[in-house]
This record gives sequence, C-alpha cells and structure tokens, in this order.
Amino acid sequence: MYIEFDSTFCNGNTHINEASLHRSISSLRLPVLYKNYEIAWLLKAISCIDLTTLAGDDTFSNVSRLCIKAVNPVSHVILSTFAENKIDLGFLNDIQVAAVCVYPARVADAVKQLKLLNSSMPVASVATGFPTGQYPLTTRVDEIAFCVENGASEIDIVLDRSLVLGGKWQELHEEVSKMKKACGEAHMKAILSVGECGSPENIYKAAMACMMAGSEFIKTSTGKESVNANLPAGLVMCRAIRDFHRKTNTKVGLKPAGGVRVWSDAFPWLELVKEELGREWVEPHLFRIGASGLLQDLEKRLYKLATGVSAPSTFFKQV
Ligand SMILES: O=C[C@H](O)COP(=O)(O)O
Repeated sequence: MYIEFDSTFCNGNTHINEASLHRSISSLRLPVLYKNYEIAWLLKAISCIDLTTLAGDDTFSNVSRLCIKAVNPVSHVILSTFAENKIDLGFLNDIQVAAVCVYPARVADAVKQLKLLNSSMPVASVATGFPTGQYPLTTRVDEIAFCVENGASEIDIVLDRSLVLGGKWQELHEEVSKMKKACGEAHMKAILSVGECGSPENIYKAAMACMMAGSEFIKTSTGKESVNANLPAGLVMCRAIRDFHRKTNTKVGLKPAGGVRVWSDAFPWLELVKEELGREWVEPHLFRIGASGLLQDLEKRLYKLATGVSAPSTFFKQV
C-alpha cells in the first residue's frame, strides 16, 4: 500500500543496539526437529523459495531447466519412498517453489518454459540496474517496464545506496514510488542490500521508506554484496515490518537472499519470522527465500530422511 512520505516513520532518533541484536539472534533456538516435523520444515522452506539464476552466462537452456526443477522440486524417488513408508505429508505431491527469479533479458525464456509446463508459477525479475543500482533513474524505471511487458509478475528492485548512506529518506521514497508505479500490477520486492546500508538504523529507515512507497516485500540482499543475508539484519527488517503493520495495518513480506545455501542456513530464518511476526508470515505470500543453491541441499536432506542413507553424488544433476 502506497502512503505519502512521513518522516516520523524514519524517525531520526531511532537507535538500534547492535550488541542486543546479536544477543537476540544467539538466543534464537530451533525447536527439536523430530522426523516428520523436520520434513514439514523442509517442505515449507521449498515452497517459499524464489529459485534463482543470476549469472552472466544464463541462456534459454539453463533457465528452462530451472523452470522444470521449480515445478518439480522434489525427485520422484524421494516422493515414492515416502509413499511406500506411508508417510502422509499432505501437499507433498503438489509441492512447487514459490517463483523463479531471473535477469530481465531471461524473463521471456522463463515465461515461455513455464507456459509449456502448464504452470502459472510467477516469474520474478531483478531490475533497476541490479545489483548496484548505479544507473540513471530513467533507465532503472524503464527496465521495470521491460520486465513487466515480458511477463514478469514480481520485480526485485535495488536501491540507490547513496540515498541510503546519505540519509535521504524522502528522495528514496520518491524513487521507489516511481518504481512501484512502473510495476503496475506486478508485486515489488525492495532489495535493501543490508551489507551496504552502513548501519542497522539505515536498514530500518530504508525498509520504512520502501514500505511507504508500496513495496510488497523487503529483501535483504542481491547475493552479489560481500555481506548478504544475515540474521541480525533480518531481525531489524522484521521489526520494521512489525512497526509498519502496527501503524498502517499493512502486511509486508520478508525475503532473505544471498548466501542461503543449506538447510541449516534456511531454518533459522523460518524460526525468526515465526517468532517475530507470527506463524501467518511463514507462507509464500509473506515469506520467500531467494536462493540459487539451497534447493539441492533441502532435497538431499529429504532423501536422507526418506531412505535413511545419504544420496549418492550422482543423484543430483546440476540445474
Ligand atoms: O536474489 C537472490 C540471490 O541473488 C541469490 O543469491 P545466492 O546465489 O547466494 O543464492
């Protein structure tokens, strides 16, 4: 929901104690995961993935393989072993990831392949000069229009970090509002690039400016910064989402992204969001994990839980 810039949302006195952020994160305890509960968490994590490829050598062919994996994320060997062992996991057979995420030039490829697969899965595109944002505003906004014209229904924008580091919250709000307008019906995820925000206070204020400008999600990182998704930054973002919800009654989603590679990276994010924002936030419409390499590790873990042994190295082909 768009709201006019209100400086009280980015309150100049906001002070965040870093030591206490780290203490809160170290006291975050994962529950003991008994087998079926762990399987449920693995499936939940899979259903929230934005399955991503953001490489210079992406082509129609690897984007197509990514789409095929996105709609069939769990191998039939694992599914049939669960079935043989009479493990009833409800939606297991219908499980899919939440979206595929690609560069603007590959959006049409992903849309075409998903159509061939008869899938209505959303295609997300990074945009606005990803990953740095170091381009004129006109070209950054035009890029969004290009992605939408090509069929993207989710747009992951990057911010001009100079506005964040300079504390120019109103200008940031104006830029992000223009981006939101260019998205039209497409949902917008604002990537804060937390590793380049300079301070937790800036993360909080940038989050507020983006949410006021109408972002449906706030996302930690591009995956290309030297510091990417991390839980202390995630905690600040959860608190911004909670404060924004209290002030406006609008629910904004969270997307950790960048460096979330194994199941033990993903589970604390599920727990953090559940603890800070409540169980209803741990659903794909309010929680995503942006990841290029996580799915294979989640599937490996499912294989082990299904069969009792580790998957042979030949089991997983690279997407
Ligand atoms: O938006 C998603 C990120 O670029 C993915 O980062 P990753 O390759 O570290 O998983």
